Amino acid sequence: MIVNSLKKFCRVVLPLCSHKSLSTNVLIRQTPAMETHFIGHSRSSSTSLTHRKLVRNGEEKKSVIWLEGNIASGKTTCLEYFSKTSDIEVLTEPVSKWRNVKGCNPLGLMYQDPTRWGLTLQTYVQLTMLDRHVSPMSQPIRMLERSIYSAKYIFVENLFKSGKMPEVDFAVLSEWFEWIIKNIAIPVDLIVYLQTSPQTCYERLKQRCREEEKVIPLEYLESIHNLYEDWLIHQKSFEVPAPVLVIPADHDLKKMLHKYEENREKILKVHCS
Ligand SMILES: Nc1ncnc2c1ncn2[C@@H]1O[C@H](COP(=O)(O)OP(=O)(O)O)[C@@H](O)[C@H]1O
Ligand SMILES: Cc1cn([C@H]2C[C@H](O)[C@@H](COP(=O)(O)O)O2)c(=O)[nH]c1=O
Repeated sequence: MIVNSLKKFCRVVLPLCSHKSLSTNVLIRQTPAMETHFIGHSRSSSTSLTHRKLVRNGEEKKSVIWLEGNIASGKTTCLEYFSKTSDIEVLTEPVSKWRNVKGCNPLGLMYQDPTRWGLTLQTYVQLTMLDRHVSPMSQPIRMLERSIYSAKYIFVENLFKSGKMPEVDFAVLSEWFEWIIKNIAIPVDLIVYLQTSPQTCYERLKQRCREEEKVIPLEYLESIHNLYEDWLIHQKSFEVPAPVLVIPADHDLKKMLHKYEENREKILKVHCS
């Protein structure tokens, strides 16, 4: 099924999106009162957001928002909040697949022995995230938990940089990833980054108590955090394919729900831009 939808996508959408240049023309707008800020591309640049929309013969414009953040930063909780809004479809990460593929648990195996199983997990993450990206949209706005980009730029990178992924595994994954982003349009109009301290995530992770993640130390969350900051805040590691809206997310649940409401317009206005 994944292969079929990929083939269909290549046939139908690729010809519409053959020009794909992503500059990093950075624009920073601060709104201190709301603590959130944008880090994004200038809309006057040749990569205006509409270029990445899948527009075809008068079909309705659709918008895609990626929700990014550390492990247990509150992404699922945020998506649950927005899922109650009409016109929005929410796609959470396919973690249940990563925990069970034909009775095997690549996520659990990776945490037990990252050097042996990192490639296995990350290959499957890459496939299942790609499937999410190319699946047909049922609503005008899609909010997607993470992306094939963060899987590569954050998690694969972390395994490699920490010496837990052999060079050959990293090279194979990297070639796959480069091929995918060169040949398949991965739409995105806005990246929302839930910015947390690693300590906050550590506490929430322990509270959530996912079996496979019991072995995660604070240092692991610190590494993931640093990679996210370099990518989305300092924008010095990898290509950032859309403007970034940063939402500080260390606050308690009540305040976070309030913040999501405050940011609703900023998040959803990508649809009208
Ligand atoms: N603002 C918050 N304050 C305290 N706990 C939270 C908050 N947001 C989420 N949680 C809890 O933290 C854990 C991780 O949240 P979750 O939304 O699953 O994060 P993610 O999807 O980013 O991994 C869950 O147990 C959730 O109920
Ligand atoms: C994308 C991605 C995720 N993981 C791991 C990290 C966490 O243990 C889970 C995802 O849970 P979260 O609460 O939604 O952050 O999957 C990974 O190891 N590799 C990846 O590419």
